[in-house]
Amino acid sequence: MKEVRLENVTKSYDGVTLAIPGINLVCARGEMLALLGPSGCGKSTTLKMIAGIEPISDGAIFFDDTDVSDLDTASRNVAMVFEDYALYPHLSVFDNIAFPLSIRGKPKAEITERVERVMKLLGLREISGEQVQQLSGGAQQRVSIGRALVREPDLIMFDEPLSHLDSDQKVQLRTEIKRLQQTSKLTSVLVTHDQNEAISMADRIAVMDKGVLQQVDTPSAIYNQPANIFVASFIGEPPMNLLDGSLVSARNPLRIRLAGQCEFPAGEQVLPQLAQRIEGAGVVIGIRPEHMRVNPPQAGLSASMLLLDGCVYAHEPGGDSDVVTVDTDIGRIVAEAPAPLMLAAGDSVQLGLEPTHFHYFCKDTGRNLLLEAP
Ligand SMILES: Nc1ncnc2c1ncn2[C@@H]1O[C@H](COP(=O)(O)OP(=O)(O)OP(=O)(O)O)[C@@H](O)[C@H]1O
Repeated sequence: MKEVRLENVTKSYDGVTLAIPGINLVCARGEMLALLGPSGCGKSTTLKMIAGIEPISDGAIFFDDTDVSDLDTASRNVAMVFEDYALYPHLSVFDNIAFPLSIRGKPKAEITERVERVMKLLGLREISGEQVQQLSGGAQQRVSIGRALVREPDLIMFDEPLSHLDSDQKVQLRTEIKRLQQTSKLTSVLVTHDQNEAISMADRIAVMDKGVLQQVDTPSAIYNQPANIFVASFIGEPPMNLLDGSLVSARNPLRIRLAGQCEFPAGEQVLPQLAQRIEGAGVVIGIRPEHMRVNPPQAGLSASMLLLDGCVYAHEPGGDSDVVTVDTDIGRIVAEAPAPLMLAAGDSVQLGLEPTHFHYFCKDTGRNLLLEAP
C-alpha cells in the first residue's frame, strides 16, 4: 500500500471551465479518506484522476515518491470497487475473484492460494462455487471487494460502494469494509454523497463543493469544528440551525444580538480578538439541533441558557430522540431532544439554547470565526 498525494491538480473537461480549480490532498498509507460532497462537486472527477481514468490538466499525482500523473490506469496498480459491483454474473465467486489474476496469466497454484486467502478474509469460502447472480447485493459487493484485494493493489478506490444495497446490508457491509480496511491497513479512497457513510467509515473526510476542498479533517473535527457555513450545514442530520446575528458590544463581555431580537453574552470561547474582526460585519450563528433543550423545566436551566418561546410547527418522533421544528420570533428552529416529547403541531414550547455550544461564522466569507487565527 502507498501514500497518495495530489499537488495542485486541476481538471478542465472543455479547456475553458475548471471542474477542479486546484486540489492539494494526501491520503496517508493505510488510511481511508472519504471524498464527500453534493452532486457535481467533483468527487468522481478526483477519483478518476487518481485512478488514471481521466487525465489531469495540470499539477501532479504521486504514489509515495513516484509521479504517476502520466501513467495509464493499468500501470498504477489501483483497484476499484464500483456501486454496481461490475461482476461477471455467470461466473462463480471463485472465478470472479480470480479474474484479475487469470488475465495476467498467473500460475494456477498461485491463483488458488491468493483467491482462497481473500475469500477467507471476506467470509466467502462457503459460497465459492456459487454463481454471483444468485447472491444478494451485499454478497456481490463482497465478491467485488475480493476481486479488488486479490490484485494486492497500492490503493483501493470505493466509488459509492453501498448505494445499491438496502439499509440492513448497507450497515453490515459498512462495518465489514471498515474492519477490513483497518486490519489490512488498506490505503483507500471512498467516494460518497452520504455523510453517514463517510463519518462511520473514513479516518478523514475531504468535504468538497464546486470542485474546491472545503475542509479535510477527522469526522469528529468536521462535525464539531466545521471550517465554514457550507461544511456546517452539509454535515449533520437534521442540519445545523443558522441564524443571523450581529455584534452589539465589543467590550468585555462580548454581546451578540440574534436575528435582531434577543441579546446574549457570547461566552468565554469567543475570544476578545474576534470582537474586532466581527464588529460592523454580521455573524451567522450555528446551533446544532441536539444542543438545545425543549420545554426545559425551569429548575434544570443553567443561568447562561438563552430561552426562546415558540410554537411547534412539526414533531417527528424518532427512536431515542425526537425532532421538533419550532416557529419562534427569530425564525424557524429545529431541535432534537430525548424521546418521547409529548408535543403536537400548534403546541407552545420553550427552547433552551446554550451559547457555549454556538458556532460563529463570518457573514461575508462564511468562515468559522473561532477557528481563525487572531
Ligand atoms: N465527462 C465530463 N465531461 C464534461 N464535464 C464533466 C464530465 N464529468 C463531470 N463533468 C463536470 O465536472 C463537474 C464535477 O463532476 P463530478 O461528476 O466529478 O461530480 P460528483 O461530485 O462526482 O457528482 P455525482 O455525485 O453526481 O457523480 C460537474 O460540473 C460535471 O458537470
